[in-house]
Amino acid sequence: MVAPSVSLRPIVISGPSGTGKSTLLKRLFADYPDTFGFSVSHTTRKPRPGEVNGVAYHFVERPDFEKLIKENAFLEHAEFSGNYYGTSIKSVQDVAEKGKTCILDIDMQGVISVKKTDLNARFLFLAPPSLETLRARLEGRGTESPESVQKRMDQATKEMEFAKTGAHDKIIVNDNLDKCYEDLKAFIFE
Ligand SMILES: Nc1ncnc2c1ncn2[C@@H]1O[C@H](COP(=O)(O)OP(=O)(O)OP(=O)(O)O)[C@@H](O)[C@H]1O
Repeated sequence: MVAPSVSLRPIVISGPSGTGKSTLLKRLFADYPDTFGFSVSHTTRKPRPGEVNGVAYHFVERPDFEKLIKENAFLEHAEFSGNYYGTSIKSVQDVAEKGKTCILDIDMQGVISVKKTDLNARFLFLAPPSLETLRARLEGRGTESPESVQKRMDQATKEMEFAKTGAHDKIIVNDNLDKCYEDLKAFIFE
């Protein structure tokens, strides 16, 4: 599909886990393969065969990662099973340098971090029609244990409260997927 013109300002998409962010972004990237990009994350884990530095991840050693944390280089970072992972401000800027609009799929802490930078991002919140529907989607996806569903539901309540503070430029409810995708495109290509 030929993409309408789009600003190079990063687009931040947030919303409770299970709202449909991955589903919608997959569709967007498939329809407009050259228009959008994801930032390349940093990690301290070792590259797997075939993983190219700067493509799959920026592979760094622990002391270097810790130095970047101290320098406030990351929008968000976390440690999973002994390895650090993070999204740097620079990796978001790099996407625009390549002429693509960076799409960030992050949680409310990430939204708060992005607001503190001069990335000049646009913020979209994707909401489920209701918390009951969200629970049904999380259970229906078949990827979560009951504990994991509950954890996501607790976090979802916080995300929904945060969205009420007016932190986002636009809130879209994912009720009907096709309609939601049209609303998403209207915001992105605004
Ligand atoms: N409008 C919709 N109606 C019904 N089901 C939907 C709709 N949108 C998404 N779903 C389904 O809901 C489930 C959750 O969607 P998805 O995995 O895209 O959520 P997500 O927001 O990316 O979650 P996470 O942040 O955990 O990755 C999927 O099984 C998906 O097919």
